[in-house]
Amino acid sequence: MARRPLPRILSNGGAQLARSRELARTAADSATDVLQPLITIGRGLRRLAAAGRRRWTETPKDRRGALLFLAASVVLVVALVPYGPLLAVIALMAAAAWQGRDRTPPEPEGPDDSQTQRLQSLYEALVPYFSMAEDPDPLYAHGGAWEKAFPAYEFDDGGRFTHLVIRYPAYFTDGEAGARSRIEHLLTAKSGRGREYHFTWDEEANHLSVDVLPALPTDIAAQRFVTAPGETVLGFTDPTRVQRTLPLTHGEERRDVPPVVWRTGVRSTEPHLLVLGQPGTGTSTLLRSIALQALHHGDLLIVDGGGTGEYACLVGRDGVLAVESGLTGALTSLEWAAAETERRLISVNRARQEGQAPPDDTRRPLWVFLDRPSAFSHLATAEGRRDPQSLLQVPLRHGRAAHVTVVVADQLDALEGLGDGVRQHTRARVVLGPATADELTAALGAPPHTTPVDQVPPGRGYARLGNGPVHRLQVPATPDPYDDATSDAHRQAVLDLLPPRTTPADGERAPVPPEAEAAGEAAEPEPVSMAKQDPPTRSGAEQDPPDDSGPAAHAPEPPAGETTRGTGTPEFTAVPGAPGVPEAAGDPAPVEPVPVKAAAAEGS
Ligand SMILES: Nc1ncnc2c1ncn2[C@@H]1O[C@H](COP(=O)(O)OP(=O)(O)OP(=O)(O)O)[C@@H](O)[C@H]1O
Repeated sequence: MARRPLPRILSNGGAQLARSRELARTAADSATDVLQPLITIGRGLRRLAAAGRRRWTETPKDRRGALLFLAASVVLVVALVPYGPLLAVIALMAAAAWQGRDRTPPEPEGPDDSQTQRLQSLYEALVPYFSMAEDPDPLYAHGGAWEKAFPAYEFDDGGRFTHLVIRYPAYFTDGEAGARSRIEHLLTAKSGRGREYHFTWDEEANHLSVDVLPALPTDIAAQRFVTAPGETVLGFTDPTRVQRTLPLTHGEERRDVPPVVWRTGVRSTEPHLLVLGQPGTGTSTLLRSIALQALHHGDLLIVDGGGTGEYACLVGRDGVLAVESGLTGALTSLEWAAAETERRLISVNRARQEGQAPPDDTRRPLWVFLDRPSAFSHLATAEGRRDPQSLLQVPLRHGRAAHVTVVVADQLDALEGLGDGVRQHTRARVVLGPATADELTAALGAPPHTTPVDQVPPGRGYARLGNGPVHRLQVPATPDPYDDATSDAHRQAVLDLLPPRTTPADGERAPVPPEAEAAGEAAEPEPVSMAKQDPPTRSGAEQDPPDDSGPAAHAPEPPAGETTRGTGTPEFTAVPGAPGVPEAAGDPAPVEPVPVKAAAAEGS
């Protein structure tokens, strides 16, 4: 990931501060070197003075007079002897220098007994992998010396190594993934599970470096990240793989942390995201974090198959078009999203043909969040209705050109069950929670360069953007503010990021799907597209107490459906007969295919 400059106010201030700090540190180091003898003598004088004071206090009071007399006599003799004062000063300085010398015992060279034992056993374990019967001078042999094989090592206080360089023979097949992973697996098992190791294979030098990775910070709360429009922070990672850092606030403290930034929009090569993870690993939290960032520049539509009301805090907020948790609402909303994508494409294409800039109503990003689509698929099959995933085809295929971004989250084992469209077009991938190397490879398309661990905190996982490297990832804590278990600080952090609630405008109503429009069912005579119609009823906002702001003027409005209020129970049902809302729970008619012109616009 290329280094991107921070806003000048932050980057200049930070760089200047760092330069001054570096300068001060260098000056202090040089001064310490030059003044070292003086420092030693000063320390010695202090120690001599302390010894003198101790001697004085230990002397019984009746003998202090004699001691004083003895000291005065010595001073007198020194004063009278030729060169006496000079010799006395030299003797005092010599005594002070001797007393002031650094007495910390030198670090023991080499490993201690237990460390030697560890290295020897690791060496023995590697013998079968790194030796060959025909090798006349084997580097690895049973009972051999580990010193030549491990040129560098570091241990932690617990006696486990934190850094190890391993030499291996040139004939070891380090180019084969299988051979590498066998060694990595062995080293992980022998060096202590529960830690995450990073392996660097230097094929030219026949060296393998093993480093223990420190845990990623789990205390970063949701906040306004310093990013450009179109950039979304998925989480935070190791400094080794990312050159950019983000300035973050952590209570009073400010620190710079390397982020995993996902770019969306027209120029993005991975315009849609798929998040996978076992239950409870933080997939909904990541979606909430992305949604809060997306709301700064766009509108969003949330379809929650989990039905646990985890997006209730977003209901009725400015820019949130709908939060749907029922199948009917999901189908209607996604149908609207598909039609809106088409409308934007047609509009953009028409403007291009006329040599105009794309119209404003096609430029505001639209985000479609679909949490647990597999739950809806199951329900739809049981009810004989259309799978909501099929409605994502148009936004996924053509969303990039239309500023429509799709984010899908599901459980790790549901990957195979996801539709082809979702799997093909979500080139940004995140896997959260424990996962085997094979599962990670299947989900991300490449294995991570570290060893996955069994126990990870919520929000920990891996991310891969397109064909880029696999990053370790820690999602910022963005909990549901309505959850009782949420801490006050985290709740407040999320509440601070939420836009104000909006009040639905008078006369709002559900939009008209294209097929209904074609059949002349629409109340409006000429609804070109949903965004061009009168705004429909804003789901959820209906029930929210009118708060502090007016209706969103910019946003196209999706249809009303079944909308959660945090309980997972559908509370509102679209008014039967309202345009765009099926009369019964029947399967909505399919979305019309994208016109050829519109499809062409995507490629341009
Ligand atoms: N990045 C994070 N930092 C701190 N806590 C987190 C993080 N992500 C998730 N959690 C906590 O873990 C718990 C589960 O999170 P979440 O509901 O997002 O998981 P999930 O994968 O969506 O699970 P489910 O599918 O069962 O809803 C919550 O209590 C949440 O606060």
